[in-house]
Amino acid sequence: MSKKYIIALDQGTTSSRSVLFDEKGSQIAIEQQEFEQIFPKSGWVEHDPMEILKTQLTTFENLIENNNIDIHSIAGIGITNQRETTVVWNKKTGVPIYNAIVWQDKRTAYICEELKKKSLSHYVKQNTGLVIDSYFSGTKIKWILDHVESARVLAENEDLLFGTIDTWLVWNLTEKKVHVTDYSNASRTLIFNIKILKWDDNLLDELDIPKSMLPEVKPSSFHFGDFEYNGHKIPIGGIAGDQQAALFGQACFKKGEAKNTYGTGCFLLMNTGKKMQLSENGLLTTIAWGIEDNVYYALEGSVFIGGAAIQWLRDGLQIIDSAHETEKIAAELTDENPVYVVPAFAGLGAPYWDMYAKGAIFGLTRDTGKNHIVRATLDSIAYQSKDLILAMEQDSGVPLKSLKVDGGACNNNVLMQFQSDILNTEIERPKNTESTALGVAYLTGITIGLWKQEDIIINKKIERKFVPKMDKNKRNQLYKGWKKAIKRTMNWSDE
Ligand SMILES: Nc1ncnc2c1ncn2[C@@H]1O[C@H](COP(=O)(O)OP(=O)(O)O)[C@@H](O)[C@H]1O
Ligand SMILES: O=P(O)(O)OC[C@H](O)CO
Repeated sequence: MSKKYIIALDQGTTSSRSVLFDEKGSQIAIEQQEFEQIFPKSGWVEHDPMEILKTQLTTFENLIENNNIDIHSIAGIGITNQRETTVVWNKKTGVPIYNAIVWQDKRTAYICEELKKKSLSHYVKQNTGLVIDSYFSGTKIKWILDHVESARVLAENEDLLFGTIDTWLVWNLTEKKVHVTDYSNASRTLIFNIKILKWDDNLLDELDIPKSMLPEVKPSSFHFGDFEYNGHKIPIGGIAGDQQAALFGQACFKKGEAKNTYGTGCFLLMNTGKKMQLSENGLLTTIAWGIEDNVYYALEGSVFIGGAAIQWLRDGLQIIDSAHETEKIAAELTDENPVYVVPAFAGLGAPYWDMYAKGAIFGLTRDTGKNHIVRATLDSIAYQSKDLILAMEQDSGVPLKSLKVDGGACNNNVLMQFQSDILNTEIERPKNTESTALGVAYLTGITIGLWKQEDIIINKKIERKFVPKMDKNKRNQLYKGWKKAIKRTMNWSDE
């Protein structure tokens, strides 16, 4: 029998990747391309949807060519993506009417204030599981319709389509122009009712978004359409938002199991089973995935700036040449670094939800050097993750026994040791830290009958465990300093 492969298209915030998996679920090869981050104004973040499509297709083609893959041996492709990022395009021309507005973008804070003034916070939480914040797609769609010339007229004529990045990719990859998304992505839009699994008419009215723009919502493991490539039809068998895909790839199938992904941001998700549980501690309720007729929910804590703070050290401050260097620099300093960096460059996400916080550095003295700033920036990733885990423990009522990690920055051993120390919890790092791609590959494999959900548990291998070594007093004292620093960054901007 000829070999069968699954390819995961992983469209992230800073790069597009294509990842090749064999029939045992082992990762064979990966191709990656970064693309431009566009910052037109302070607090605005955009991507060019055409560049996203181009880099995604190029990595797919490179993967096939560089590994001499016979196109017939590709059994299916899955799509996983940066979530919330919003594209609106003209369905007649296929051209976006504006750049993609990225999840980190803060321009719609004023629309959120209007929604809050109308006392919609309770309704939003009960029906979408979210908080009113510029993070989510709904207010971004409204902004595009309100600000792009002729957008409202085009929308009234039913000429416009909205999509998160998964939707944009599928529409472009399928000859039939399939306009679709999955439950996990829809649950990040602020306009999807996660109780009844339908677009929410009340919120669409409030935001003045016509229903004709919206994609059909399907389970995450589903035959969405076919990618027509060089005359061959490859089934698109899975779609999931990248954080939910990582939860699946980490085999967090049981209620109470959680993972934290250390990418551009940090995203802690805990499976809460088929029951929708609302947070009392600033976390979000989201759809983890849909398989056949079942929908599973998760609690989520999202930190906007995680690994992105390391990129800031490299590209903004220019005090390091590469992210990897931070491990060596941090190892040479004690973890009693008195400096705190709060990277609130895009406000603060969970559990604070402050669109007006700004980044700050605290504790500088005459002997502070650039290495202290590097170490403090790395530490901030662990402190922010601790904030999320404490909120999650309060909501679930049980302490987290061990934390599963993945994403680019989890390869930093000093960061993982500090995370274990500051949490006082064991950390499990899998052999394959590309859990996002793996998760959607499995969702795809399930659709086409290549795998079962149990195979994921069997195939999972732990590469390393980190156990806490820090004493209690030091841990408490360090974390107290962090909370003080957070307090001082909150509500900084009054725009
Ligand atoms: N060794 C490292 N130490 C600290 N941060 C790292 C390291 N390697 C990568 N990163 C950070 O992790 C992020 C990349 O992780 P990745 O999972 O690829 O992100 P994304 O999917 O969000 O684009 C970057 O922001 C980078 O700065
Ligand atoms: O692209 P990532 O991996 O940083 O993920 C972004 C998240 O999906 C935003 O919610």
